Amino acid sequence: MSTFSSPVTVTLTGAGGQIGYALLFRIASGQLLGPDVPVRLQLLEIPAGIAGAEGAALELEDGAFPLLDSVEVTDRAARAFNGTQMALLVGSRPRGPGMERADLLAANGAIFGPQGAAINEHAASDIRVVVVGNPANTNALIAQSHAPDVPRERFTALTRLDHNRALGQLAARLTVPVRDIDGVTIWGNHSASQYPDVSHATAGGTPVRDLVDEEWLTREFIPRVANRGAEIIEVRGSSSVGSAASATIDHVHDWVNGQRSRWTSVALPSDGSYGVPDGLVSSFPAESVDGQWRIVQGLELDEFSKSRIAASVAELATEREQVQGLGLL
Ligand SMILES: NC(=O)c1ccc[n+]([C@@H]2O[C@H](COP(=O)([O-])OP(=O)(O)OC[C@H]3O[C@@H](n4cnc5c(N)ncnc54)[C@H](O)[C@@H]3O)[C@@H](O)[C@H]2O)c1
Ligand SMILES: O=C(O)C[C@H](O)C(=O)O
Repeated sequence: MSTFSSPVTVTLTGAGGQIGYALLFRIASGQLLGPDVPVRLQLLEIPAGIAGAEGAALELEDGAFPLLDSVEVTDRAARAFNGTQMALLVGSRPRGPGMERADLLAANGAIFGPQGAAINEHAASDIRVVVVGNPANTNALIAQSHAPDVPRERFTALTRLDHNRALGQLAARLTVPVRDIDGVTIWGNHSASQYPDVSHATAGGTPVRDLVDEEWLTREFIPRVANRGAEIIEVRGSSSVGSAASATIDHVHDWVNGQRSRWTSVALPSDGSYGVPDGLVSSFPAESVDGQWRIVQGLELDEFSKSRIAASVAELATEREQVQGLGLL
């Protein structure tokens, strides 16, 4: 059930870009928050992207969406985040072929401090934030660290795309529908170091580990999911758009309305769970309870899982040091 009284103010940054365009029409049609929740859209772009956002706003008008109360396009963060309750931070540069997401740290990191500060100053008290722009985990950390008055767990980063990719790979391998699969977790960073974990996953109620061999899991499944972003860039020539927008919709929809599965994967500031250092924005198994993400506790981890999680968390700690060195925290 939605936790909002309507209409809800939603801010989208990078609204003139690719993911922005894929998101806007799904937000306007009620897929983000629910089929009965009217939305006010506030679109933030840099001057170079304003025309794209304005064009999309014209098309939104032409869509005559019953749930869309208003659309405002601006290049001023104070205006875009004014009174916002849901902020989708997409605006930033995507990587190209041969780049790792961490290569974007300096270029994109600088965007998220000022946006975090603007959220702190102007957003509504129930603000929730999802960072999509890469490197998403550390950008979320930067934004969160500039918003001292906002409870830190309201800042999340998107690993739902990785989660969905894992579901897709398992469904294909087991020739079952995606809806039959449950209990998958993405741990750590939205990067090649992430750990897609099926230790607790089931397909139609049967443990996935009884249905696939270890060799396939370690040599094909894990690397395929972890490197899927690069695979998409190689095949289509630019980074994922439709699947990224879809995962963003899933993330916010489930945050507000509750997830359909036992849990899903969300990157959020660690409270020390599973040995992840406090404050690092790391992906965990999470369930939405009364509109708040809670890390699922008590899952048993074998030595392989522990070492894979530790490796990805070590990368997050290095990224934190790097952005500290750049003066972004
Ligand atoms: N977390 C994920 O799963 C995931 C998946 C796919 C893409 N991404 C990331 O999402 C980001 C956007 O991808 P895209 O394909 O839409 O790129 P894009 O280049 O098509 O669009 C980005 C838009 O952001 C705008 N922008 C840049 N700086 C801004 C700022 N300070 N404020 C507001 N807007 C700003 C640009 O003008 C542009 O219109 C990239 O960083 C990409 O790597 C993340
Ligand atoms: O891989 C990228 O650079 C884009 C995105 O993070 C993805 O996972 O597709």
